[in-house]
Amino acid sequence: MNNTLLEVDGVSVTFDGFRAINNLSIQIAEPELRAIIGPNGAGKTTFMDIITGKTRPDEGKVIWGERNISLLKMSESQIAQQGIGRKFQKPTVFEAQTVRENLAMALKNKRGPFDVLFFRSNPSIEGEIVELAEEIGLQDALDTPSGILSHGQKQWLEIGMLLAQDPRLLLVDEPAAGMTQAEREQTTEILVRAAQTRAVVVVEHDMEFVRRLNCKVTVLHEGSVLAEGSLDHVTANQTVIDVYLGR
Ligand SMILES: Nc1ncnc2c1ncn2[C@@H]1O[C@H](COP(=O)(O)OP(=O)(O)OP(=O)(O)O)[C@@H](O)[C@H]1O
Repeated sequence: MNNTLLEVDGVSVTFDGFRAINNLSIQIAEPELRAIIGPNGAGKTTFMDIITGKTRPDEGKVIWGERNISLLKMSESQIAQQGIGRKFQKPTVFEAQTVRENLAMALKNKRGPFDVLFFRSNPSIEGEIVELAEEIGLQDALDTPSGILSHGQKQWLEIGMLLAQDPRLLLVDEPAAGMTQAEREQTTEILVRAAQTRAVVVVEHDMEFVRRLNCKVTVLHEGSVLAEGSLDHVTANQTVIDVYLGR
């Protein structure tokens, strides 16, 4: 692939003698939507922790961008500044602030030296807020205090706050958890749209949700890639059925 954005190559991580990630190699393109599935303990969270610099591998390479730079020597904040955003399962919006205020804050925190140097009170920020709110389906809730949003709406707001930073790679951990069916469907739309212009990697257990994402799927098992391809392709794999689906 010549549009590879992230290349994880032969990475291993051992925790107290236990190999949580075992010679793992995964490439993510730009743009791309990718789902990562696999049984509990397969290494999905650790994989994301390696990309964001929270966990350091014992072996292997993590290469980023067109200049093929290594993320392994960077701090977590330097990695974030490269344009890697992460959405954790639990939303962390500012509950006392409205949707507009949360989005405005996220836009003002936008990464990059130019934004910091030349930031001034910006009349176009309102336009950007409305655009973001439309992207996450909250255009009618701009003046709602975030604390009274539904669980799903809070998740979308947090996705919007991450999109405000314009990441090249967005890592999303179990977005469907705790959502109603209607919220799941809207979340699918938000992620599919976001992935038209960037890389979005979604870790998710809910197979219906993964099916609706309609993207390439990587199955992890014991810290390695067990299968990769369309959902139909990987779910037809007998080992995938044995270790994950059949249980
Ligand atoms: N800091 C740590 N210290 C020791 N063991 C760890 C640590 N982090 C993860 N592990 C172990 O590494 C393995 C992989 O864990 P990880 O959380 O990445 O799996 P996962 O695929 O995200 O699982 P789940 O679906 O349950 O979230 C597990 O066996 C876990 O117990």
